[in-house]
Amino acid sequence: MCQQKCLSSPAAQLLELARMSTTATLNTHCLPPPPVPEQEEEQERPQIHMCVLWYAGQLGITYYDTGDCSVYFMPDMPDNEDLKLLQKVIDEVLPQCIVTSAKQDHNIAKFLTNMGAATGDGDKPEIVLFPNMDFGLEVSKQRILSRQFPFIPSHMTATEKILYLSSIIPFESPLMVRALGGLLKFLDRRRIGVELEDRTIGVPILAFKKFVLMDIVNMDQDTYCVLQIFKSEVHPSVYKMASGLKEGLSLYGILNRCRCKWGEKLMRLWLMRPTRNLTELNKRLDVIQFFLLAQNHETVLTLQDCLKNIKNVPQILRRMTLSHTKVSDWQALYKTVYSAVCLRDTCRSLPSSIELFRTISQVFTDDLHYIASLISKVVDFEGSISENRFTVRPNVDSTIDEKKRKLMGLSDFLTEVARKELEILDNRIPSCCVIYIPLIGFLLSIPRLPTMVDKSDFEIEGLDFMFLSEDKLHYRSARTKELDSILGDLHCEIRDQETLIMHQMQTKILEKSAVLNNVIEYTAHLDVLLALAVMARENSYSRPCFTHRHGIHIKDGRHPLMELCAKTFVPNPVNSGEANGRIKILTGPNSSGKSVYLKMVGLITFMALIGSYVPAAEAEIGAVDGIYTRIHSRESVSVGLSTFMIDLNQVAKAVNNATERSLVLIDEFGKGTNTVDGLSLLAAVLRHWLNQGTQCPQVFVSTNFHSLVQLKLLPDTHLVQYLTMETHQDGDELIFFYQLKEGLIRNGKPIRRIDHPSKGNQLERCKSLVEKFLCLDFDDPHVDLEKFMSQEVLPSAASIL
Ligand SMILES: Nc1ncnc2c1ncn2[C@@H]1O[C@H](COP(=O)(O)OP(=O)(O)OP(=O)(O)O)[C@@H](O)[C@H]1O
Repeated sequence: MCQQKCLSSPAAQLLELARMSTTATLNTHCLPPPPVPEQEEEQERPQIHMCVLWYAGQLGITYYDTGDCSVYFMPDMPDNEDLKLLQKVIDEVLPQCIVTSAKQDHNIAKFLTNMGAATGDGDKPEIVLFPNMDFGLEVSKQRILSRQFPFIPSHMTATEKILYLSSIIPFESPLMVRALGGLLKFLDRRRIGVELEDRTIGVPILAFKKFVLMDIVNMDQDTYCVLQIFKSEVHPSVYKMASGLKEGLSLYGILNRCRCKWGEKLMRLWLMRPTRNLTELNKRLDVIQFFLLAQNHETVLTLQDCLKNIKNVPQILRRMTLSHTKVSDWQALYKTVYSAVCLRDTCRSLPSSIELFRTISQVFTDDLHYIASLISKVVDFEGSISENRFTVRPNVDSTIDEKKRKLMGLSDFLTEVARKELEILDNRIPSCCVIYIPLIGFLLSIPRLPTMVDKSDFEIEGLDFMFLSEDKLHYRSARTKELDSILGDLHCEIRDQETLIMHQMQTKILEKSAVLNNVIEYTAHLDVLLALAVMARENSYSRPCFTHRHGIHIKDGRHPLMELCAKTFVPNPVNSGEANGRIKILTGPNSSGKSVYLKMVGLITFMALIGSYVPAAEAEIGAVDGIYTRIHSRESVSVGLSTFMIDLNQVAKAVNNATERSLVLIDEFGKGTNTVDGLSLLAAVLRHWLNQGTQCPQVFVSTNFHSLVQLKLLPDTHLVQYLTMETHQDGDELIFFYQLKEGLIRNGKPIRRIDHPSKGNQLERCKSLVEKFLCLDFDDPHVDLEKFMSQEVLPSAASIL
């Protein structure tokens, strides 16, 4: 006869766990290494909810990002009736929803309606109107001040809280404060992100972050598209439902060597916000230059190694505010904090003359040690993983330790109880055991005998039958009832107490979330700059320099994407400025490299304006306030407008907005219409800019309209320079050199200068043209006016004018 004892799996695990736990001693300067790697989960697509107010030429904007549970605000900024600034913010953040006051100026009301209508239904932001009183200044202030924010320590008094909040929110920006009030109202009404939670749980706001769109370089979505700065393609995997997009061959795709998610996000933001702020650009370039020095290679590797452990902290903090923290979150947070301390220590050994290193050394405070030591002292990672719930280490709470000890001792005790039970059981029963099931309690477990067929056979005198499972019969006996009353539901009690400790830890960590926000912000900076440095090293990019004079000068420039695809890429110079002509007219046969050249000029300029090194031997970039393009892209067909219509829209944008500081790239303008219209429009646009004299933008035009030159449709001025792509005719074959040359070549032969016609000839030609015109019979349906214009008037125009 054998006696058996066995424990339910949770109890056994708990025993195992108690055995494995060792007392942790944490030295604040020597943190234990992070636990085993956890799996990073796919992130939901963040949503943006924006609130906007515009009044008397001032704009106030705030928005809530569900990705990091932060409220972003822009202090009141001037924005004209055309609301260009608002458009820029909307283009950048792509809000799902725009909230505004029902009593708004008709200008913004019209703008919002049009904007909604202009985008496809799927992308159309929802416009939500709230009564104007929801945006009252005092009401909004009260709404902000009376709200509980997890990052504000609970011990702060009301006055301290006001002081604290006014140090992060500019209350002197009335429109922004009113918009913030409206946004909070909206978030609470819609219960964004907490739709399924208890009503007592508010929408989590983990930080307030300021954004300013000053010194921005103007670029529209078409320019981003044709320069291939971003290129999302639908991801083939159906499992990637959250974003569903992957990056195709694009500038972002090749520059993005980031190691952490927030680095990638910041890289996108920098690409969305090229800037004219030279101090900022030079700061970024200084860091890249430092990382490019050969002696700093090891440092680069160390920093990148740490960066890959910086996890999605905002998401973890969000779960903490909702008390949904998972075991993997504790691991990820610990790993992040541990690596942030390593990053700080590395930055402290780097030159403090570089602002980023100095900032990281300072703002990665000892709160990180506090968080790390709190987690490593309290969380029992191994136990937590095996139980898939938060468990605490020994010596954290004496009552939990006591209960766990009791559970541990249970093992021998239960064996003894099982032995005693067996003694009084029917002789046919060979073995029994006492098990513990949380919430149910202790049970006697007996193997089912072959004779026990029906439920009535299960009855045993003195025992209450409970259930049958896996051929084992479970009973309550007098002894198991006694065990229940003596030991109670130990396991559940331990669980409850451990959950309470987890809540306390969450509150403590949320109160220190300022340091974690700094970690995310500055590690993202570091990550992007390291990525740019790696790219610069691998592709021999050089540091651009900025000047205040107008113009762009590039030596041996390359197209950053094309050079990765082409076997050999022919570098070309760019020299545009006061002395070298502001309007460059680039001719050359098809496929001679004109478009690539134009895009190269745009991309190198753009890269410099985000603070990256550039693919060129040297680059000097003057003040640039906007990049405008008219370059055909494959996407043009999907817009539903004719090519010519798109041409017109885009050129109109450039004509209306370009200043002497703008770069304008025009590829084959007018190709989509007949020669006369195309040529006339192109000439008119260029003449418009030339008439502006020194206010003329830097324009690069590629064209096949050689008549532009032959017919002398442009005035003879030093502002215009003709360029061509060099080719060579070898028998029937045309050889492309892709080399830029000054001058103008047509069919490989220089165009001869057309001599000025004498006054007499001119008169004759005019006369003959007028006669031909008068001979036209307009009643005749066969008269083709267009043909007459293109065949008679236009060819004669050069000689007549
Ligand atoms: N600098 C260069 N070095 C090497 N290859 C080049 C260079 N520039 C262009 N190419 C090659 O030539 C091809 C055609 O270039 P591109 O499209 O710029 O010509 P294009 O003159 O604009 O032609 P089209 O007038 O037909 O639009 C490119 O796809 C590329 O493969």
